[in-house]
Amino acid sequence: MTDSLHAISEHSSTDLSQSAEVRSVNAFASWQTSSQVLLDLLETWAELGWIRWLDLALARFCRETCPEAPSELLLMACLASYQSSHGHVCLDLQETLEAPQLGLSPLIQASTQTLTRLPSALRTHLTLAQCLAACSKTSLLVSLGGQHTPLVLDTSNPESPLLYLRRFWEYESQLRHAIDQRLSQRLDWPEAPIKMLLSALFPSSTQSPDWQKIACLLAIRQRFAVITGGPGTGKTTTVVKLLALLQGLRRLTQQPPLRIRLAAPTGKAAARLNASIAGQVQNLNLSSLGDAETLRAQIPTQVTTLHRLLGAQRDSRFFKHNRRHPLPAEVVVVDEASMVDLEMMAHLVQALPDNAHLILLGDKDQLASVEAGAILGRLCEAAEDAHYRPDTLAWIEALTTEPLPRHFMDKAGQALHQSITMLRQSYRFGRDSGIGQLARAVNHAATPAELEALFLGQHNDLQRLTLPELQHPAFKALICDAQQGYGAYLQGLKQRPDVTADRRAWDAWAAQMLHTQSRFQLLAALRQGESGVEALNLLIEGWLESAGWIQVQGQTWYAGRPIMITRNDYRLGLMNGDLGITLEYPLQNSEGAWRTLLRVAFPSDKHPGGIHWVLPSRLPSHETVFAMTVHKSQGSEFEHTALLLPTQDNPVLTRELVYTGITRARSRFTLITTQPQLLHLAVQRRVYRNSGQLSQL
Ligand SMILES: Nc1ncnc2c1ncn2[C@@H]1O[C@H](COP(=O)(O)OP(=O)(O)OP(=O)(O)O)[C@@H](O)[C@H]1O
Repeated sequence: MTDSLHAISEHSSTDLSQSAEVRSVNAFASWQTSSQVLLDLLETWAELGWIRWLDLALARFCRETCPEAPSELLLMACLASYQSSHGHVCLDLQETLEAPQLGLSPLIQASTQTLTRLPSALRTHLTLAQCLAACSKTSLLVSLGGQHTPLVLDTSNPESPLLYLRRFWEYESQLRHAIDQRLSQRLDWPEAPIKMLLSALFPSSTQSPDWQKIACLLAIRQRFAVITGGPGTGKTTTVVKLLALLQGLRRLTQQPPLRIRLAAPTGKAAARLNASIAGQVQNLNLSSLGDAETLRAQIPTQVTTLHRLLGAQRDSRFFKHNRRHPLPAEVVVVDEASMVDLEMMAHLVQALPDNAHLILLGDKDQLASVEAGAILGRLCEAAEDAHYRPDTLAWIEALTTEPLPRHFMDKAGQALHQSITMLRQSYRFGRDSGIGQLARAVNHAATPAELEALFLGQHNDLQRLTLPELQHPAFKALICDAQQGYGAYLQGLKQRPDVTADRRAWDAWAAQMLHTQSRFQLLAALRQGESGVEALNLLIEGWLESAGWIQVQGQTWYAGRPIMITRNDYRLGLMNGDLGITLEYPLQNSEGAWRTLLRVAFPSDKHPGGIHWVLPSRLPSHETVFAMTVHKSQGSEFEHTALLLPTQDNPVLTRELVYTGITRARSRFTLITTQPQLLHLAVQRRVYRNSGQLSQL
């Protein structure tokens, strides 16, 4: 990982940065004795874009509230705020001092010139004792949580004190409390019905141990559970069986059925689960259970977004459902939980009745939400080795009669570990699948030779394009290809119905266009720069226009433009992450003459197979997605995914990013690179998120 404090000091890119350099170097010497000097220094950082103005504003607010606040505290407040914009819920003081490259995310990406003072100065001029002393001197600004201060110091692990912005401390406390409370209540289901239902739901296990069965068992033992696993490991299959098990147990113990709700963080992820869950419920073999159809009907198939589930309100960050108006549900399942940030998770647990089960599904190895709080990853840090206590193992073995290898046992396993199951067998990517092997290799930090061998092996689903430069014809050929690339869906533009055709014909055409378009997607790591999605979208528009697939003619809107919604719009029913294509649509004027105008076609969430046609001018914020960032691709899958690595190394390029990109591919993956060694650098670099209070569960 790039040393970010090093980056602060070593790099700048403009004249502004040079003058700021001089100011910051001069200022640095005396920052600890004068808070004004520190604020000036922070202002310089803000001018350079290294921190947000909001981060500076917090430091200024702290000084206004408490003029005697030591400079060390103002600096820590600013950095805690900065950290929250980089996915961290708090500032780990010890780590920041010892290894700023871990504690502080990269402050800048562009780098050409040098400064040399700040990182070493931060490390040598500041000690943990000084930081703690600064916190203890300012009770108006910092407390241990009891007072209503803007900052909260968590010293539960004295070796690693954490400084929080109050908002995040409260969210994390709420989440920790909700999980704690659910972990501490053991549910005593009678054993006979569990065994009966398990043998009906898992008539023949091909795997030993059968982790799907274990996941169901661990999830009914208390009201909190996590089921994690890579693509195609059966998370949806398992949760459907789990819900059947829960409803079956309710029936066999003469209790009314549970009210169950299914949700996902984005509209796209909800639609994907919607499509797969209905089939899974239908295929569930319940024949050995009496009145199977009633039981089947008690498993919902409708998946909604978390925002809708909680009742998002226009122009408000508060939801209709909260502690005072809890959700009318006894089980809530959240899919793609790796994408859920801390704030949303806290809102969710606040809205859960105390007796409601919370079940999280997701892939712990995927990129986390860009917002603060990598919840799923943090909860699942120890999932690989299970850490089941002897009583948990004994319980699993008594009910499944399957011995579990002893290395999964840990006498000191935490309560949290007893509620987590990691599914380990991919049913989508067999042992020989190149995509599956590459994803596993990246996850296990394979050596350059091992990665190389995978690309050189005879895997039909794996391909690598090594380019001397981005504008290379081989890249253009892949993008414009009529079978493999965007040509495949763009050729459908010429097959539109006649203007006088009815709405069903237009909907069917648009549905076909959307289906074909989802077969290929180019992903990129970055937003800016020559290999960022903004530049790539322009490059690709030019290529597709010169190949005759589209007619941009300098316009923003043209037939064939694929877009992604980037902000929820409840009025229009469009959600962040929804994908649409700009298409011609017929219009008849008052004289009866027909013409076409451009509309954006989205799959309708109200009528399966239907199309929601929206005027471009009415759309909420959106972007072109010939090239899409890996972050934005989460929750989606494409038949053929091509991942373009940056032309230069960048701290954003991590193992999690590459793994997420690869696992978006259903049947084909192409790695595009100008610097093959960047793949090796990426797999060695982890996204760092400090653990906060959740590590104490
Ligand atoms: N135990 C099993 N035996 C055989 N096939 C299975 C088993 N479990 C799941 N499958 C099949 O594997 C495929 C993927 O399963 P499923 O959709 O449940 O996985 P997932 O982990 O939810 O996938 P995703 O990565 O899309 O989230 C499905 O076709 C499913 O029927």
